[in-house]
Amino acid sequence: MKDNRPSDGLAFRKMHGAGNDFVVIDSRGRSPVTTAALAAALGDRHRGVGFDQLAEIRDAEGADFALDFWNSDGSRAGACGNASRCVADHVMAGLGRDDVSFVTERGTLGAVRRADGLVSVNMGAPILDWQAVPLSYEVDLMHLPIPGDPAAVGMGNPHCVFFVADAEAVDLPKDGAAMEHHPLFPKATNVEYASLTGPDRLRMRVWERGAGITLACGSGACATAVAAHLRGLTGRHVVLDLDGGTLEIDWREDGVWMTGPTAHVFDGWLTTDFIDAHP
Ligand SMILES: N[C@@H](CCC[C@H](N)C(=O)O)C(=O)O
Repeated sequence: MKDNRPSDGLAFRKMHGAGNDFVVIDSRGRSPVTTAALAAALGDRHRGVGFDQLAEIRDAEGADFALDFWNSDGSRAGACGNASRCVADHVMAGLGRDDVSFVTERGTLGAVRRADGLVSVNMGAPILDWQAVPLSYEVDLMHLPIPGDPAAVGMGNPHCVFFVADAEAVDLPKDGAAMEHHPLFPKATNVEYASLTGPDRLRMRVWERGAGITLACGSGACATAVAAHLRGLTGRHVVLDLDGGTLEIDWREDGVWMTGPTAHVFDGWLTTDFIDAHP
């Protein structure tokens, strides 16, 4: 096939993990390019490429790479589990290895490719301190003073987890959007609705901060599993069925491991004009 790429511009990779979709920009070896304006313009599903999150790979000292995350509205995200798994898959393939370490706002994390081809990421220890989630004031994190009795868990980003009888019945556009900017969460929050469907199995739907409804949220699945265990609903190893697929969470001594599928959808090329128009 003829290569129609212009001589200038920027390559990107479109990936998804359980339907949580990403644009990945690899800036190793050069200066990072992503601005809030570029992320918001690229994240527009009509006038840009469209994604739930943008992940930019940077060089790192003492790790294989560093990762920065943006939501589709141009805001920054401190963590993104599914993008971490997708990027780890891409970097592991390039290095010819089955493990990588990478630096995020949370510090250094690790990922491995399992024998079954699924990619696992260690998302680190859950944050169970109200100031670090962050919340606006001290409360019992497992029982927030909010109708519906949700729990709060930080995974490098804030999560508000509701345990409901039937996650399918939740009015996600209305309830999720209303909760995202609840005053208890000074930096807004991701919102999960989960129902127990079997022993150590949950059905979960998510409204993401800065992105709205997504088909899956890895850090949200971790937060939900942690809250489910701390509220006595499950063990530490939980399977979650999300709109876009299944994720497996294992809360171990060394952190919360999240395992699932990754997919490379296509490669694209951003024009210099598009990049320059969004400084
Ligand atoms: N989809 C992600 C989480 C994305 C970050 C979030 N919207 C935020 O603002 O914190 C995941 O897989 O973890």
